[in-house]
Amino acid sequence: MIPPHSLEAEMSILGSIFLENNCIKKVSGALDTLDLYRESHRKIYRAMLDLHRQKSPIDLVSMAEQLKADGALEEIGGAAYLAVLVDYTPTSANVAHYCRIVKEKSVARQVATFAAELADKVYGENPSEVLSVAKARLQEIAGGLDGMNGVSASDLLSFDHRQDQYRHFVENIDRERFKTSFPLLDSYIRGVAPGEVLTLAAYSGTFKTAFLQNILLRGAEATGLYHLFFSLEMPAPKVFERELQIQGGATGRDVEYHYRGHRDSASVQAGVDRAGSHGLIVCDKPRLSVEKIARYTEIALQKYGKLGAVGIDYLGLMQAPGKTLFEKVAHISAEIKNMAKELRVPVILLSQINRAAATAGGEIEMHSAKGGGDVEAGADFMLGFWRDKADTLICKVMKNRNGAAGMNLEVEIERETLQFIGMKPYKPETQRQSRTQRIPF
Ligand SMILES: Nc1ncnc2c1ncn2[C@@H]1O[C@H](COP(=O)(O)OP(=O)(O)OP(=O)(O)O)[C@@H](O)[C@H]1O
Repeated sequence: MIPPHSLEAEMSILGSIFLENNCIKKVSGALDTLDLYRESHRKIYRAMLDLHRQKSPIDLVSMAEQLKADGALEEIGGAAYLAVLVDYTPTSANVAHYCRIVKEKSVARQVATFAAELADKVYGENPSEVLSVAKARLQEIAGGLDGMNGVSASDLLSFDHRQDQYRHFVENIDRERFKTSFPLLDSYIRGVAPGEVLTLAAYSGTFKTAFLQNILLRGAEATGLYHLFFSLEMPAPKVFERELQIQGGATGRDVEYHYRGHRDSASVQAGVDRAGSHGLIVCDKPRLSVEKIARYTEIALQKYGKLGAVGIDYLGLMQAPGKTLFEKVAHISAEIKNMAKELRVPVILLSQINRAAATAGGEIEMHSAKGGGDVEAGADFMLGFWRDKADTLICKVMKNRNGAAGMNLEVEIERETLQFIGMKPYKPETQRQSRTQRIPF
């Protein structure tokens, strides 16, 4: 059976935006991209949103250019189809009405999909849990329809409603939240939920890229979910080499020699077997904007289903509008947070530290992140990597949405293989020495 949809209403909305660019504010307040049924319409709408964000006019010429740059012009039917949309729509006056039709169809599709999922659940799970999940999810779907008017009775949450939501939230914690797989660190931050951002700020050369790779690989292995890694800095072959090192306990040279056929290595083979059996997806395109990262993430969600987390290496290499570093960082931080919320994915973002902090050295602080307070404002969790005088690598919990902050953890790492072994409470060198001296023998 064909899922409910109205292509006519979708065409009229897109046509209305062409006729009256300002309509996009009304449309974007009422509809998400995924509310549109036809994939080509979603692509056109996304391109319109991109132009709107860039404050460019939304007309046939700029849209054709934007879609061409996205590699989507042919897929949507070329410039000719854009002209069809304009001809199809006599006036933009009824755009709110068309939005309501499209939203209603989208809600109907969501209910149908959820009903099918629910039918599967009732065979395996506890009925009261199934009902509680069903209630919360249906309320959420209904909220989308009510939200068309901007306000909705379901936004006023009673105690029972809040309790249902919390129960649903807690029941799904393990399935939904991204864990770093370091028990001590996870016990402090209790996982990064979909919609949340964990930012790691670190001195250069403190293994921050390696840390991100380690936790994404561990996450993919532990959950069976695909994890997405945007490597703006390192090309994919280098990411691959390190992946085999981390998974097999090999050195970079072992991996290279193995693939050049000079020398077979059991640890490299172990890395191949381990890494090949679970899903890390890598995108190594340079200079990506948040909008492009969001679009790749949507494609990944469609292709691979739910994602365990999205990792980005690193903020300073992303493209953003703005004249100053601060404007760019403010834009990226805010938009990354929006992306995490809209696409319901946990995001792990790497960031460098500013020059003053880098020169001063020593224990890292929240304001050490490059680009100032906006990095911290966009993050639900913030970690920092620094080294003490004895060259111990330390992970500091600088901001924690789920509890206390300020703790320092000693990171145990196998430097040759880039494997993160574990984290334990950090004892500064002075304390370690004084303790040793007290031991009588
Ligand atoms: N394949 C490799 N095997 C082992 N060590 C490596 C390998 N590649 C790089 N290194 C070393 O590991 C250290 C950490 O590298 P990594 O890229 O994880 O750190 P980073 O904090 O992201 O660095 P940067 O800020 O320079 O990008 C570097 O000092 C580097 O010398």
